[in-house]
Amino acid sequence: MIVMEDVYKKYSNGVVASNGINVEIPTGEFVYVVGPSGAGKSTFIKMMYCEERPTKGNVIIDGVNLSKLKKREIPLLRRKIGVVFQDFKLLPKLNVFENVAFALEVIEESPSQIRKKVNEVLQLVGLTAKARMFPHELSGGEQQRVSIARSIVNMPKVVIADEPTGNLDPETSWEIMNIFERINKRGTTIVMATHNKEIVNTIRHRVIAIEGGLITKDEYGGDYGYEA
Ligand SMILES: Nc1ncnc2c1ncn2[C@@H]1O[C@H](COP(=O)(O)OP(=O)(O)OP(=O)(O)O)[C@@H](O)[C@H]1O
Repeated sequence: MIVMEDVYKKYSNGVVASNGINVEIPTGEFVYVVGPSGAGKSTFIKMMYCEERPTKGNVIIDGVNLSKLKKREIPLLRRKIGVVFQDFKLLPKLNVFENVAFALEVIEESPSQIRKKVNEVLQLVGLTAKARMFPHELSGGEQQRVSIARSIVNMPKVVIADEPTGNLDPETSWEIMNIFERINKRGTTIVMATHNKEIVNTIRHRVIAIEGGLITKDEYGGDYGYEA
């Protein structure tokens, strides 16, 4: 469960990106976060993985109040939350297997466990055959699949995705969405910021619309709701 209570975020330049947000996202839910550019979507989700801290209010994930988390406790939180970005953020000198394994090596898993878990997630995203290839040898869609595999290899309860299809063509975007659907069906909560109207209007889930740092709509099976 993700809970936000009266969350207010003012950046140091004076911009108020969250202006009193209250929301509850139960475990296992799939939520789209939509809204115009600059509305505060990224800020909203960055506060869920402690990339940004609220100026006021509480962000609580699985009973842990992130607003009270010490800096040194953040890595532990990140293991419970997978994050997927628009620009993939893969390590260019590591191959596919190593990029995914990296998240496990830092927590000192045994080599045999690492092999087992990495191979499992690479299979889930359909990249078993490309495990030894490097990011620059892959298409955008394949790179995004690697980054999704990396985000779930720790078996997080929550996966947060900031415009994961933003750099992909429509067909590849649908393939990536199918993978997120599969992950969600395994019980993982998905929170996804997106500008992709067609996806939001076709694969129906809860839609939270943000505008001017406020939630302006929150509907199950809602549509995108405005012209992108
Ligand atoms: N690090 C920062 N410092 C100062 N202002 C910021 C920072 N990050 C975001 N902002 C401002 O906060 C507001 C909300 O930004 P945010 O990135 O959350 O919007 P968004 O809805 O994700 O936009 P987009 O769809 O374009 O990605 C914007 O006015 C932005 O300029």
